[in-house]
Parts: sequence; C-alpha cells; structure tokens
Amino acid sequence: MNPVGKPGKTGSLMPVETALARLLEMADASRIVERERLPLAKVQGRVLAEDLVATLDLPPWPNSAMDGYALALADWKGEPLPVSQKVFAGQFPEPLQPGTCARIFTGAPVPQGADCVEMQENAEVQGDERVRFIEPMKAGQNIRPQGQETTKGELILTAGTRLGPIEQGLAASLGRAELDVVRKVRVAVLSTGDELVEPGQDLGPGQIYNSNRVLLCSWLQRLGCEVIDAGILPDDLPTTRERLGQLQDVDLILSTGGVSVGEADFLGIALREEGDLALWKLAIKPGKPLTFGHFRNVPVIGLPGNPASTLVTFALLARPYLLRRQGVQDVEPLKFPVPAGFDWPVAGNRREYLRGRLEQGRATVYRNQSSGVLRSAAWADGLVEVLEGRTLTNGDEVSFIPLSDLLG
Ligand SMILES: Nc1nc2c(c(=O)[nH]1)N[C@H]1C(S)=C(S)[C@@H](COP(=O)(O)OP(=O)(O)OC[C@H]3O[C@@H](n4cnc5c(N)ncnc54)[C@H](O)[C@@H]3O)O[C@H]1N2
Ligand code: MOO
Ligand SMILES: [Mg+2]
Repeated sequence: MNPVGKPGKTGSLMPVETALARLLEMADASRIVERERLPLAKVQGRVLAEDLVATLDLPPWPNSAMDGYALALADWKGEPLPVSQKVFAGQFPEPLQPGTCARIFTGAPVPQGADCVEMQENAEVQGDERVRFIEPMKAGQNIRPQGQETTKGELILTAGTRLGPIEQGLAASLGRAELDVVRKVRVAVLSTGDELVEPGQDLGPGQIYNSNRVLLCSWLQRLGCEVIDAGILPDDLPTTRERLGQLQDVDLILSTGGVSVGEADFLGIALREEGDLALWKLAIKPGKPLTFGHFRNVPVIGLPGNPASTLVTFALLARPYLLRRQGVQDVEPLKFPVPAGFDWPVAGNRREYLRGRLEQGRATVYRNQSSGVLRSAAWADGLVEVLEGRTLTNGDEVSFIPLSDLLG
C-alpha cells in the first residue's frame, strides 16, 4: 500500500470516489466469510449469507381477493345461482358443483371449477340463498392465482442482502424460521483526546464531553456490528501504540480524533510505524484528515474528531466499508437531485456535505456548518452535496442524501 501524505506537510487531497473505491477494495480483500444461523426475529440489520430460494408457491393455491361469491362464468346466464358451499380463509373447499356458486371470503381458496369471484356489493342475495349478479363479470376477476407472487424454486433474495423488516416478512411468508447470516463485524471504538470526559462526570477546565463514542457505538449497533467500546485514548504516542496493540482480535479499529497535523495527533504516526497508512487527507468537508490503514494486521479507520466530521465520514466512508466487509454489494447511499434553496458563492477545493433539510422541495442548510456543530445534523434530514469547484445560486441543482437511509 502506498502511504500518501505525511503528517506535518500539505499533501494533495484524495477525491472522495477514490478513497471510497480503495476502502471497498480493502473491504473485499478481508470479507467476512463466517456465518451463523439465527432465528428470523434476530436477523434485523444483518446480512444474508445464503441465497433464499422459494420452497413453495405463493399463494399456494388460487385465492379470493374479495368477500363475495365464486362461480364458473359459463354458469351465469342471468338467472340467480344457488349457493352450494361457504369457504372461509383457513378452509379448503370442495370442487364447485356445476350451476352453483360458492360463498367465499378474502384469502380463502377458490374452489376448483370456479374462474371468477364477484364482490358481494355487486351481488343480490335472494330469499333461500340464491344470488343474482348485477354487474358484468370477467374470467379471473378477483382471483389471485397460484404462484402469483412466487413460484417454487425461484430465487427470492441473494446472499449479501441486508435484512430488515420487509425481508424478514418475506422469509416468513416462505416458511423460514431461521436464516444464515454473516457473522457480526467486530468493531473496536476508540475516542482519542486528553480533553474528553464521559457524560455524567464533572467537566474540568479545558474539558468537553465525549459525544463521538456513543454516536458511533449506537450507529454501529444499528448496522448489526459487534461493538467493543475501547474507551478514551489519551493523546500520547506510546499509549496509542499500546492500546492499538491490545486490539488485535477485532475486524476494525474505529477511532475518532488525533488524525490531523497537530502535535497531539498520533494515529497516523502509529500506523506508519507499525502497519501502513493507506489514505490520509481527503477532498471532503467536513472530514479532511480521514485516515485509513492498518496497525499490524488490523484495519484501522481514523475518523476526524470534530463531531460533524465524524458523522459525515462515518456515513459516507466507514459505513459502506463495514457493509462491504459483510458482502453487501450496493453500499452507495441514496442520493437524488434537488434545487438548492441557498446561494453558494465561493467554490471550495473539497466536496462539501452540508447538513440540510428539504423545505418546499428545496434544500436548505443549517445556519452554522462548522464541523464542531453536531446540532446541525440533529436539525438536518440529510446531507447536501456541493461538488468541489462549484458555485451555486438559489435554484441550481444539488444532490441530497437522506440521513434516514444512512442511519440503519
Ligand atoms: N493546521 C491544521 N490544522 C487542522 C487541519 C489542517 O489541515 N491543518 N485540519 C482541521 C480539520 S479539517 C479537522 S476535521 C480537524 C481534525 O482533527 P483531529 O481528527 O486530529 O481531531 P482532534 O484534533 O483530536 O479533535 C478535533 C476537534 O474535535 C473535538 N473532539 C475530538 N474527539 C471528540 C469526541 N469524542 N467527542 C466530542 N468532540 C471531540 C476536539 O475536542 C476538537 O475540537 O483538525 C483541524 N486542524
Ligand atoms: O474537514 Mo474538518 O472536518 O473541516 O473540520
Ligand atoms: Mg487534532
């Protein structure tokens, strides 16, 4: 791996696409292959490790889409038809007696011989259970044919699919009580910074509360990772080496802070000494000093410490990396064009991800875009992407990336 940039010197900035491509290549190279079988209720957020193939037709038999009457269209000559049976969902009917109709309810199997269901609103019941149909009818109407959704042997979900409530429901509809999923990625979360204090304690002079730790730990849990909370790391090189060395049984060390060019930024140095520094200094704002490499053999992603930088770089780079480690192919966030509801008069040399909202179809942005202001993201519904070198006037097109898509 080529070390790029050098702490203390201004190196050229790597474009976001290049950094993401490299991260994904590295994720592919250390893809997690171990799998585990879990009850269906426990697979939320996990990645499917098997192809899910239908072992039955759905629906298994033609069934009624309406409460009403099943008949053979050829039997309807305008005279009322007698009702020969009643079929509820959960029952299985006799074949339809010729010249009759069957009372039927939504979801019940359609009797053999019937080719049409008429809803009861279009039927007139006469005295002793004879039924006259009021409207013209068509063959097949209101019948959900066997195999309409799925036929036996069909590939329903491929390995590498991220599982959520919809996929869980789909697997259940096919009778699966358990699924094989990729084992969890073990991620150690390290918060670097002498200034950090955990919430609940008193703040001393110069101290701030650690917000990145809980933000990342809970986000990782939502992504289906096993989180090893490695606490706060003080800003000194020997301790950095020692703590990274203690975390050699994880799949990824994810740290915040200590990646810039300050005299208390040691992560890049530790990686170059005892591993490699694969990328450092990205054309992204916030998040320029994002660092990626290895400490000995363990991959390390060092997110910049500013809370909005942590959030943006995790969302756009670490999250896709973690999903790809589990074999998810489509890791790009949802992004769509919207008109800007603001002016952007000065072009930057980094791609900006502004914390913004959609208001009346236009992207508006939080008043303070400092990378230290996490509140901007709490206000926002998404990230507004402004490409490097770009100026904007109100109404020009920008891309909007919804945060809701990224959080799970
Ligand atoms: N001379 C230069 N200085 C800086 C540059 C540069 O190019 N030249 N880049 C700036 C940019 S951009 C960023 S982003 C920051 C990133 O710095 P680090 O990743 O080294 O992070 P720290 O210096 O450790 O902390 C930055 C900032 O964030 C606060 N922080 C850190 N961890 C946490 C946490 N867990 N919870 C809440 N807040 C946290 C920390 O107190 C600092 O205020 O570097 C710029 N400097
Ligand atoms: O890129 Mo830094 O993230 O502006 O603060
Ligand atoms: Mg720093």
